[in-house]
Amino acid sequence: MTQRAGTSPHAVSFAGVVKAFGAVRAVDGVDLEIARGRTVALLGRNGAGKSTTISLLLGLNQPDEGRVELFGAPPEESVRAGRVGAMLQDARAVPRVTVRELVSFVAGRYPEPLPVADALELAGITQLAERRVDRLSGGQTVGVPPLERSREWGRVRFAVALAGNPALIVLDEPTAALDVEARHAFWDSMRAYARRGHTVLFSTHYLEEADAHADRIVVIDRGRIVADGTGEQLRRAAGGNLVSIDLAGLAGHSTDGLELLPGVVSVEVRGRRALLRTEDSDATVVALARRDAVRGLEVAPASLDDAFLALTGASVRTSTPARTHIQVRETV
Ligand SMILES: Nc1ncnc2c1ncn2[C@@H]1O[C@H](COP(=O)(O)OP(=O)(O)OP(=O)(O)O)[C@@H](O)[C@H]1O
Repeated sequence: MTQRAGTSPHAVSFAGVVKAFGAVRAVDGVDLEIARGRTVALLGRNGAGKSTTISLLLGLNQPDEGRVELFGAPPEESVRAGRVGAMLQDARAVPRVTVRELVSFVAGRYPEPLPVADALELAGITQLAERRVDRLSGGQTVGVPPLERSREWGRVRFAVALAGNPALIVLDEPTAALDVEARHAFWDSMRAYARRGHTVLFSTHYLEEADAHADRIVVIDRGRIVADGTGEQLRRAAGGNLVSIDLAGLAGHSTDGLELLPGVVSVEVRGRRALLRTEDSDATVVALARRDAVRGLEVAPASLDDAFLALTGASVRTSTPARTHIQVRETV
């Protein structure tokens, strides 16, 4: 039941949400609750359903099934009440206004905005205040309109998102068009905003960003949440260790049957090596030794990358199907 607006302990709440475009179920039964004050990454590959989730969350799209609430109220109501700021992928610059004018205009639409100077400072663009937004510098990327690829424009969009001092800030792939240096600066700004007690939800397809900047990672694949937890929890849930051996040490260079060894979750061939993701590396190694298949044996902790591949089954040859739902729900 919808609570009185603004009183819910959850900034974001999805219950059984479905959104289809024709035959594509872009969001396919999502349940998600995000407590106030958390920084959460929505992690997924291209087309996983991140942007659709975000547009449902902001009330820009309506779900076919299920319910979305922000702060216990329908998204439109929370957006109207100034509780939400967003930085979307397809934002366009307004011609002939300065950065300060744009940020002031947006701030003026909110009941308790940040002082404009604070918004500019948090986004690291105080020095750009008097520049026209359609004359900000661009990068060199071929085929991308200059403003969309500009690191300065990226920061201006961030200032616009936080101008209203919203309790929740939603960032759709905020660093997609930024170079490495601009990325670092952006995350510093984002963390400064989060430290003020605000809730931050950002989407990304960069694992490292999710791991480094979010205290919770929600992995989405084909419209479904396939994992939810800290980076460490995802690593553990996807299988603790990687055991690798030389293919040349296997009878007939064949990996047949390795997937049946104790602890093994998946088997992959990379070049001349067989990689076994395992939940019990000791048992796996003992079993390999019994088969006399330990040539070049190495044991290493699974990386978040490995966890992600295991969770989404992305372009990895696994001899057992990747598990489709690993539950690592944290207490929120
Ligand atoms: N308006 C639309 N009409 C038809 N199909 C759509 C529409 N919006 C999204 N889709 C489809 O829904 C699926 C999820 O798309 P979505 O944009 O939400 O993914 P994403 O994770 O944000 O991807 P990206 O990282 O590329 O932005 C994709 O298969 C996409 O083609």
